[in-house]
Amino acid sequence: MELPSLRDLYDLGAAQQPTWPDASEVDRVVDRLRRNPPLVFAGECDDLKAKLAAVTRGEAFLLQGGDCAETLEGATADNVRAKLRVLLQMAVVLTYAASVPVVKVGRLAGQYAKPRSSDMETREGVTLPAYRGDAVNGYDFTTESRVPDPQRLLDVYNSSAATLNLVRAFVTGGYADLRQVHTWNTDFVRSSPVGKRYERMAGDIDRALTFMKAIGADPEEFHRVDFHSSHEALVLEYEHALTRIDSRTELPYDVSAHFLWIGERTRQLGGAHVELMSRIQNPIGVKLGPTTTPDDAIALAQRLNPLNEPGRLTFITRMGAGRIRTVLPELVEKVTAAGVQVAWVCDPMHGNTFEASSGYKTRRFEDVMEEVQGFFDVHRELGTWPGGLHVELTGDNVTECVGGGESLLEEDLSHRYESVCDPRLNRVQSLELAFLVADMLSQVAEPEL
Ligand SMILES: O=C[C@H](O)[C@H](O)COP(=O)(O)O
Ligand SMILES: C=C(OP(=O)(O)O)C(=O)O
Ligand SMILES: [Mn+2]
Repeated sequence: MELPSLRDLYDLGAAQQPTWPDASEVDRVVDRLRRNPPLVFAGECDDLKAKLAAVTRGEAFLLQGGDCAETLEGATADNVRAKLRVLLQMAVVLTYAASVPVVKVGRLAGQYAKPRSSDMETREGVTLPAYRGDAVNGYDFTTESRVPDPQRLLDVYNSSAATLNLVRAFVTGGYADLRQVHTWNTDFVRSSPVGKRYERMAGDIDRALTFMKAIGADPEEFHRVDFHSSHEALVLEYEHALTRIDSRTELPYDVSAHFLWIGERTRQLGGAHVELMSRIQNPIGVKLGPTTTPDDAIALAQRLNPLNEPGRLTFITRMGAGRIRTVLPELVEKVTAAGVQVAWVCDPMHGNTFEASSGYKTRRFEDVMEEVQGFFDVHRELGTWPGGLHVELTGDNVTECVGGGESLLEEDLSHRYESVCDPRLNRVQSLELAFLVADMLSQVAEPEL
């Protein structure tokens, strides 16, 4: 199958692209990227698609999470381990409490490019191009740093390769062994109420594992987990250069990650991002904000998944706590009535951002939970499956979102605000979210008789 050229894609209209200052340097970088080895294998993308087909059928739940924006500086072993650890903890909570298989996908090893609401940023009377992620320009607020630099795409490739290599080692090399379930709970979490709840659950799991082992059952699944990478497919040069023809099927796969999604700002039906994603075989997602009409969603599904293959397409809704109950029902109802096979996933972050009086971008934990509750309620009323959760989180003890069990206040935001883009749930808030969602999920998975 012929892929459209980059030029063809740009001719369709490409939103949110960097204005690279030197086209010939971009060409050189793209040429180098095209010769770099794939970061993931096509067969792994197929495996994830099969798992997402189970999500679509209501037999599994997707947990997708990580930073809003990864940074090159932040691609350290400690950081990657911390993110993986919190995702593993959340996954085990969801699996154990709701007895539903959890498909684990990180927003990592490639989540380096950001769409922005505004092209420019003004601080104290100085206006510069907005930061668009480490794939494009630097976060420092200086003229030099904000100039888009295509060499960064090579840095992103290398950093993604190193991150993925470490994640693969962790998940297959013993770190993700269920016997480690206690050690994922580090000290600062253990002392919190949610950490204590986790400890009790980990104790139950330990006893169950000891029993299983005693009766001679010790399956491979206890010792390793499947973990997949994902990011927003935003910078066309990068995604196009990493789209390759799979030797088994002779079909194109975007081998920069297992799962790619199209953002709320780049999902124009005739636009470049939808066109490129329509050509690849990976499982893909589309973010749907509150202005999405049922016709938009149905048209996107027809365009992106013309064969209506379960697992190929995930709709990630991000409506906001105040709108989910009014906007989501009609969307889900009409898309379902049209016979569209899709996994419905809730992003309770992007519709709930606001600016604190101190100027920090933040989110209320309570709004996040309210959106998730609305998502579950709407799906329960319609008899459809609430297929998963897409969250911005970190494994560290940051202070970026307010509320939660530790009652973080707006005054606390400055203590440890490290995100270069959107505010993330910290370790404790993430675990709290997992327990609350596990309660919701267990009610859907085991309806009262
Ligand atoms: O992560 C999502 C977007 O890139 C982000 O919310 C945009 O933020 P902005 O509104 O500050 O540009
Ligand atoms: C840009 C993002 O979200 P959205 O496209 O939903 O605004 C994101 O997930 O970081
Ligand atoms: Mn974000």
